[in-house]
Amino acid sequence: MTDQRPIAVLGGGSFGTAVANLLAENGHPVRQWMRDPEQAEAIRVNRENPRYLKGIKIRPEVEPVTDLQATLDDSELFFVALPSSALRTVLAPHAERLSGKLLVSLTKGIEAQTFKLMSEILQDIAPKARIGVISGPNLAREIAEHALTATVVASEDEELCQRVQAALHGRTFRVYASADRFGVELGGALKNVYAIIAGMAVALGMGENTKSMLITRALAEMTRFAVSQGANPMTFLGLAGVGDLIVTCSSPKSRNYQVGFALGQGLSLDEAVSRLGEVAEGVNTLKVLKAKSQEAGVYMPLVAGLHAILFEGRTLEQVIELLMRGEPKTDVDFISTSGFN
Ligand SMILES: NC(=O)C1=CN([C@@H]2O[C@H](COP(=O)(O)OP(=O)(O)OC[C@H]3O[C@@H](n4cnc5c(N)ncnc54)[C@H](OP(=O)(O)O)[C@@H]3O)[C@@H](O)[C@H]2O)C=CC1
Ligand SMILES: O=C(CO)COP(=O)(O)O
Repeated sequence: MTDQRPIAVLGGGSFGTAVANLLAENGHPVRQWMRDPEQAEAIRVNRENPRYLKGIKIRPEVEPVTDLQATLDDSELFFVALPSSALRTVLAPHAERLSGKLLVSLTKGIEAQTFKLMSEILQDIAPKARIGVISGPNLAREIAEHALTATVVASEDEELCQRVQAALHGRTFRVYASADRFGVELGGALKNVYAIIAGMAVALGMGENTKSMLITRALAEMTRFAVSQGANPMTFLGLAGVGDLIVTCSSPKSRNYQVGFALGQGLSLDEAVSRLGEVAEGVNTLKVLKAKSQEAGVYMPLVAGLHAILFEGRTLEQVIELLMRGEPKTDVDFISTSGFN
């Protein structure tokens, strides 16, 4: 049975818009909150979000809104699709309104100062809310164009997972459930860094062997890090791990890949980010991940290499030379939690 209270999506970007449309297709009234009144008015009138999802018809059940307080008061189930840099600032002033609500983060990032994932920030802000995340190989435009797609909703709260599956699962969108919120969310955040490297490799004309090596060693590296943080490595073999890593490292539709591609063409980081004009979470994640991996003593040569190029003045040639000289150790080592690397 359809819940008559509107479901709310917070964020007016490409992913928020794609998810709002999916919910609407399943017959739910949806309120999509965005901060820009002009954008909301344009969507209301033209039924399109031209800046972030040009050419996609937005369904009549999606109501663009700009009053955050009213949006938080009127709904029970929320999908949060704000950039990681904005999530805490936007929601913290409304903490009391979030108590008891179902908050599902769609955001794949890590907070710079605290190394917290977005669902951990939601929990900080609203300890009495029910929290979950969605992650997986989910390029917004492909979802909006009804490419057959699967995702994972993850939460310790089984009933929340079921509610989200009922709301989102549809003709072209499969929603699997997981109890490993931390692993699912960490996978989505970490893979963005490797997508930058993959985009760079393609711009440099590297071959298919190289791409495959990069993706596979990226999986080993991100899983090794995740295990050091207490995550279940098996989660990284699923949609939110290897699934998302493959799509983001192989598709020019990924914004992180696009930043990497621009860097490989010789643009500076600032030029690459401003040419994109959308969120590429991997840039911030790279900074915090490099620091955290050093602190935790986890061997992450790809992260260290990209960081050296972007922030330490090393050339690409120097880093490739260094990476290729590194001692090749065990192929598959990350299932072990012994710390051996
Ligand atoms: N796009 C995708 O394919 C996918 C994205 N994600 C994740 O979803 C999250 C959101 O990304 P996405 O929708 O793609 O981003 P976009 O770059 O498409 O859009 C960003 C949106 O966030 C809004 N925003 C930025 N800062 C603030 C703020 N301080 N307050 C309120 N709104 C703000 C922007 O509003 P304005 O226009 O006014 O600046 C814009 O509506 C990211 O973490 C991303 O990793 C996850 C899976 C797929
Ligand atoms: O997370 C994504 C696909 O699953 C989207 O990746 P980008 O943010 O790089 O576009």
